[in-house]
Amino acid sequence: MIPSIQKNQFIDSVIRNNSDNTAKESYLKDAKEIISEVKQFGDKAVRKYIAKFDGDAPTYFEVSKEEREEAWSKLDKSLVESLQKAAKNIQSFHEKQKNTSRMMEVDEDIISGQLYRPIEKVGIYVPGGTACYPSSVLMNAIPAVIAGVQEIVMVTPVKNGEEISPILAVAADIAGVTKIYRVGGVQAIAALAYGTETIAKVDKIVGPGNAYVAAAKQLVYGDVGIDMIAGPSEVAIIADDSANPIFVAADLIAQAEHDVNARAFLITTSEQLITKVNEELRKQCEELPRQDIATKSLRDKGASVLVDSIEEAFYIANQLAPEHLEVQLNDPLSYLPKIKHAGSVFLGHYTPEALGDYFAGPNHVLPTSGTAKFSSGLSVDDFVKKTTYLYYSEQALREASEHVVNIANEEELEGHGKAVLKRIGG
Ligand SMILES: NC(=O)c1ccc[n+]([C@@H]2O[C@H](COP(=O)([O-])OP(=O)(O)OC[C@H]3O[C@@H](n4cnc5c(N)ncnc54)[C@H](O)[C@@H]3O)[C@@H](O)[C@H]2O)c1
Ligand SMILES: N[C@H](CO)Cc1c[nH]c[nH+]1
Ligand SMILES: [Zn+2]
Repeated sequence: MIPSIQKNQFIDSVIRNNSDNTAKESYLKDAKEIISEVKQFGDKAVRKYIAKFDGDAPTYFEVSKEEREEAWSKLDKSLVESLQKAAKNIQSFHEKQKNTSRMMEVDEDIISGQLYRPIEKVGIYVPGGTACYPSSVLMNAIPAVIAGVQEIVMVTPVKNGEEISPILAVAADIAGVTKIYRVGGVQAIAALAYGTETIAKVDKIVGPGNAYVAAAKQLVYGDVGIDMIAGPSEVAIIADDSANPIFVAADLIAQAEHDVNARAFLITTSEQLITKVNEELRKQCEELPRQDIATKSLRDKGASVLVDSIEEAFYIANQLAPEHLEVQLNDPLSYLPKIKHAGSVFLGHYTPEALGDYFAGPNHVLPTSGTAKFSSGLSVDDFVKKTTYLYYSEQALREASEHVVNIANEEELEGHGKAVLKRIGG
């Protein structure tokens, strides 16, 4: 069910091609065209592209207060309870990430410090093309609320202008979302980045999405902030003979069912495990409602890689820098020092990624396509800016003046030196 790939070939083809440049170019090209039209024609272009990709455009983009209130009565109590429990775990994990402004007083003549200030307006993208993601509402909005963001605007696609799924509206209320717009895809990213007649521009856009959404975020970066490239999901599972093939297969499928472009990899020292996992994949896919998506993803984008040692498995995983890394080995905590690059790590035989996707606390908006080498999962830090500040007394400036002037002269920026000398009568 997943192709076996020789380790050297895996490194050459899969890892070197992590961001699949040809495909990326085509997503960027399509996204660029939509963005430029939304920039020029506002809501009219947003409607045009909703009609093209998602059917009839909704009469009003914004989800009304009444719709949001009604949504609560449409949901099963136990589902609301599960969402609230998940929200609580996510909140308590992210609360601990919060940094506060601090002063680093050097002495009474010199004061320096750092202010943490929330971003004012944030747009959160909640995917909705082929699945509904209330968990992504919580993961996006809760850290923003903790950071102190005042305006959290959520965008998500609906099919044929229909009402938003009640669970998304309830999740938005639980998490503290200010406004919801029934708009998704590239057109939603463009509307948030540049503003339209009905959708106000934000300062930063966060959240996961398909390859078009990821490309759109990349293109608007600079005009607005973005969190990271959080595209089609990935998992790499490192396992040996101690792993249960049923669990391994289930976790590969859990990733593959997201998207035909999702990537699920098994890196193992056990040839026998590969055989058993493939048998399991066949069995488990048969009962899966999204078996078409999962089997295509496993067949076209998945791989199993046989390695000589666990050391080698971690070497390959670090080169890959997967969004999710599962360590299905005994004594899993002892392997933490070996992990250099991964969005989020799941340790042991009883910690499926699905636990983190929905419930446990760490964020599920994570860097994909190898970008975990230089970026991190969504956190409270994504919603704050840091501003440094400085105070010098006259005496302190006098003592520093010689050094500042020396460096200014070397840079041939005499005006800089003068800005010091004028104050101390030099
Ligand atoms: N990395 C993460 O943290 C993370 C978390 C959750 C989900 N995900 C990923 O989010 C994605 C969700 O994808 P989805 O498609 O279900 O929903 P989505 O909301 O991301 O994308 C759907 C939208 O894509 C647009 N679109 C579709 N075809 C297009 C085309 N040919 N050209 C331009 N735009 C087009 C449409 O406007 C549609 O509304 C999956 O890939 C999943 O793996 C990632
Ligand atoms: N696996 C996704 C992150 O890549 C998160 C998610 C949401 N719902 C289910 N899974
Ligand atoms: Zn998932």
